[in-house]
Amino acid sequence: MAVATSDSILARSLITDRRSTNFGLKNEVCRGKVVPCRAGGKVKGKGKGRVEVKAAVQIGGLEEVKKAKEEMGLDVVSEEELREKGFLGMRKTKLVCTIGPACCSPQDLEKLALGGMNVARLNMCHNTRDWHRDVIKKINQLNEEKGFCVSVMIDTEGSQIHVLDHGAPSSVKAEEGSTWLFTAQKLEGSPPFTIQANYEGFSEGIEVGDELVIDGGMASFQVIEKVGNDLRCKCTDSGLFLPRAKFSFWRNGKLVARNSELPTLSKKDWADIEFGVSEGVDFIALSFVNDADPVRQLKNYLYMRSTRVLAKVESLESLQKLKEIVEASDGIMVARGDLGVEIPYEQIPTVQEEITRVCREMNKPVIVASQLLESMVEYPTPTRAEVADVSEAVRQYADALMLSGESAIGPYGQKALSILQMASSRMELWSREENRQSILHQRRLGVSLPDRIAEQICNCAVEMANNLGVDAIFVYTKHGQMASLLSRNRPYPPIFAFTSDNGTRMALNLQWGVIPLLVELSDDDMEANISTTIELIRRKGLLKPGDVVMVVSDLTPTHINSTAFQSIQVKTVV
Ligand SMILES: Nc1ncnc2c1ncn2[C@@H]1O[C@H](COP(=O)(O)OP(=O)(O)O)[C@@H](O)[C@H]1O
Ligand SMILES: C=C(OP(=O)(O)O)C(=O)O
Ligand SMILES: [K+]
Ligand SMILES: [Mg+2]
Repeated sequence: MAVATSDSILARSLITDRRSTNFGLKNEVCRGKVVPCRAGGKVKGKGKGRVEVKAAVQIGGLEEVKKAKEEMGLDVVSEEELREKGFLGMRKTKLVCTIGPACCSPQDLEKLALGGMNVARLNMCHNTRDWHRDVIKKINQLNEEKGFCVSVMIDTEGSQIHVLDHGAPSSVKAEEGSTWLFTAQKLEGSPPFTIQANYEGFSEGIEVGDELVIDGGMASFQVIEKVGNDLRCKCTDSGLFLPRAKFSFWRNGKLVARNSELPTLSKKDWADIEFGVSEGVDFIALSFVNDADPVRQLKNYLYMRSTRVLAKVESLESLQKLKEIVEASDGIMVARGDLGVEIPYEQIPTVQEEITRVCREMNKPVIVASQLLESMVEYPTPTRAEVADVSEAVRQYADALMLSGESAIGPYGQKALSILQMASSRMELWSREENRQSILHQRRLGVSLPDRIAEQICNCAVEMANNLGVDAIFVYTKHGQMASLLSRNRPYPPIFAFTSDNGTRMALNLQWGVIPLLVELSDDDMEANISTTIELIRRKGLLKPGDVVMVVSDLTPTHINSTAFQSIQVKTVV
């Protein structure tokens, strides 16, 4: 163990602490001996006792960082937030906005970006590919020309049994006691009391007496007769058929498991995926994933690309196979809209809490989606219950929150975004004051020694960063793994993740507390990387003398003579 210190007490205390990990480890393991290394200044110590750790920020004699790269480094929104609120005031919870007709102009997109949108979501259920292409182009322009860092996600249509949208009146009312025919046969016009389903096999396995529920409770029917594949049903609870209304069937109070015969990835979905890949999108969210197979299939298809695959949990089957799905994917969306159709909606709160916990433990980002501020599709203020729902997702440490119709079609999208922003900052502050981070349980993830070292370094670094009250954590990452392992511990200070891979940068946009920066990094000179990046932030006037930065690095050797370098260093800016 090598320790950078001017205080031998620290070094000795590390020797006596058998649990201490690779602290400043430079591939030299020295048991029971203190081997002095570099010299240095002082770091103010807050938290548990004062420690003096080497401050080795060398500002002079650095290579000039290219102007263009410097500007690319930190996005304009994070920079502004940092100037205004300081390191600790930076928002940790990420925000996803669904883009639709109400917010697709360059001006509206820019306002959303300024308002803190980290990821723009395009729902391939709606609109044309040309429309989506145009939105992607505008977002790329904002990133390139105005210094934003907004990632793009496409969300597949997936396969689901729903009412066919034949352009007739947007909603039809069903009165209690009325009788309706549900059919998959092609209809001429819109015959009264007849509803067309999109899928021939919609009534397979359904029996007389079963209950047919529309949109998770909007209206209910009882099956009174089966005529071939058609179902004659009596309305038992009146309500509306909205466009593309969804079906679920119930027997003796239990959901009749279905949908599984439909492919998760339809022909249209593959075409949309191909479109997304050719447009260079950062995330593909897969609708109606029932097991890990389609996720693996898509990941194989994307082999060697940086596009990340998110699985949407929105069916009963996906809950039964949650762990294998989380394991196979790069992240999860708790798609509460359809989930509330497929399971009784009173189960959503506990299921959401469970999914967010599993994802954090398995180190996968998780988005909580749908109806967060639903009333704002129409009204300029949220209900207090909606604000409480948003805050609850933040308290559960979800990585990201998502707007759907609130931004896509609502007139108050920017305001809805600012409410997510304020509510999450508020709850993050409360969680910090209540020290809630300390009760997070961290399951062991890594199997191989290098993986376990990385994991332990990140766990310990966060504990230390919190105890010392450092201002920021700096991490250097190729594929985002170290940044993600730090984020998993939900630290108090923000994590500045430096990467030279743009795909990694855009993917890290979804992770709790991570500010991804694109910079050129050396493969084998970590000290140069550290001083270059500290200088980059300092030169922007964002780091002041006396600020304390924790630097976490994990450099894998690129050639035979270079050594692996894993370390936690605490540096005071001089
Ligand atoms: N690209 C788009 N073009 C037109 N309308 C859209 C688009 N994206 C979303 N919308 C509208 O916003 C609503 C909410 O979006 P979302 O939750 O993604 O879809 P859905 O309601 O189909 O699950 C949709 O019902 C649709 O009316
Ligand atoms: C996000 C969801 O999916 P979509 O909007 O595509 O139906 C959902 O069902 O909550
Ligand atoms: K979708
Ligand atoms: Mg859905």
